[in-house]
Amino acid sequence: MPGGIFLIGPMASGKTAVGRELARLTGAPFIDTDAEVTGEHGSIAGIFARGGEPAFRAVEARALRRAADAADRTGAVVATGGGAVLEPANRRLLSERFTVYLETDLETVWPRISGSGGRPLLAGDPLQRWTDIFAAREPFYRECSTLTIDARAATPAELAATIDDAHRRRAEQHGGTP
Ligand SMILES: Nc1ncnc2c1ncn2[C@@H]1O[C@H](COP(=O)(O)OP(=O)(O)OP(=O)(O)O)[C@@H](O)[C@H]1O
Ligand SMILES: O=C(O)C1=C[C@@H](O)[C@@H](O)[C@H](O)C1
Ligand SMILES: [Mg+2]
Repeated sequence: MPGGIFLIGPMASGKTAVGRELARLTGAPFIDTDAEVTGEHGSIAGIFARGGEPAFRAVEARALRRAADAADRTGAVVATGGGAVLEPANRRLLSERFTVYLETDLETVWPRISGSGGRPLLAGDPLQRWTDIFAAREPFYRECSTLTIDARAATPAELAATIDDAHRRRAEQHGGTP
């Protein structure tokens, strides 16, 4: 299996927060594809305003491809965007790698999204939007993941430790490579 650890899951499930902790714990580099995209193209809201969701998905797919190439070399931890699983090429890439689905629910994310600045897809009615988007994507999160963890009742540091343990166990079972 190629290198790195990839985090997937719905908006505000904790991909960025857990990924940062996991990189700190393991000493691996951390790549957040949303941050890569905004570093290159400006705010997510601005990309959506200029070119709609397709424009964002195109630059996101390129950022994920680059992150995967870097992770092959460095073992980086990669936090994806919540909608990365929408693109078939991204799903193939994630399915071939050590990909962790951060499973959560509306009750857990609600306090994190109710203000919801910066996430154009939640504009209007964040509760209903999150629920509808999650229902549509959940099968993709399952399809792409090597491991699913319950991300609801633990801190990002605790979740990072759980993922690190599982990743190490898998490497042991596969003779040194996950
Ligand atoms: N396990 C957790 N416990 C408490 N707070 C958390 C936890 N995970 C994340 N948070 C907080 O919830 C908010 C959203 O988390 P984060 O940005 O990591 O989500 P995300 O999955 O990366 O979302 P997006 O798909 O929009 O990038 C942040 O303020 C973060 O600190
Ligand atoms: O779930 C989504 O579609 C998104 C999640 C965020 O991480 C960003 O990638 C963007 O706001 C879109
Ligand atoms: Mg994030």
